[in-house]
Amino acid sequence: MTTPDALMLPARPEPIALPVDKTAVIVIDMQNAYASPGGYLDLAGFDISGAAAVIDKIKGVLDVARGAGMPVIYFQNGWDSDYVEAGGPGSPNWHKSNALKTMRARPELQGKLLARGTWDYELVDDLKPQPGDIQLHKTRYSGFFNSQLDSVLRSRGVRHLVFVGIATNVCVESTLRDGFFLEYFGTVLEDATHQAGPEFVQQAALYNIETFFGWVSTTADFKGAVGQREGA
Ligand SMILES: C/C(=C/NC(N)=O)C(=O)O
Repeated sequence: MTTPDALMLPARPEPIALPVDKTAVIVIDMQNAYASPGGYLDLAGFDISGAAAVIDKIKGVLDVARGAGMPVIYFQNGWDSDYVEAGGPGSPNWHKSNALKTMRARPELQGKLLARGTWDYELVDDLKPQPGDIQLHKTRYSGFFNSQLDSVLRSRGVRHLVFVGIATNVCVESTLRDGFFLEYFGTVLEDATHQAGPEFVQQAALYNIETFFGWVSTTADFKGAVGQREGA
């Protein structure tokens, strides 16, 4: 699909046309919890050594997107300080959330992981939102669940979503999949994402996305395509 104001983004499985005025960048959960040593994923035993490189890549993407007038939408994942929003034993989230499990196993961490108002919940220092950026909160892996995301996008005429953030195989993939069901075109910039788990889950998530739900590109291709558009 091409439109007159669209840029062509090299991607897998094929290039995708991104109409600049209908595209937003979605920054998934770049919080200390997911990207900083001493944050939830690190404490839960996941390897976050690739997160620092991802922070740098995202910075470059956001500068270019803001310059092109694309909305930048930041998500933060977590719950109230009493964890009511996380759900109790009647919720699958109580059983599957590794943050909740880690706090049950180490009671000294109770109240410290993914709770609003804590360091763990805060966005990393190098990716603070700029004036004009949009900040949304979510309580489950998908950014479309129980959030304002769909109406924020619809009111701006956005139909194309470019994803960066952590974790590729959890919140990035969940949000992109839900967007697919709502007729959004989703593209992941692979080197601006990082997985929760071994390297093969990064590859599996990207395979799933490019084969079934969307497109996979890179930060260099995104910056190149946006930079080359007419009038840039
Ligand atoms: C594992 C995990 C991932 N979150 C995310 N932002 O992808 C979690 O929240 O427990």
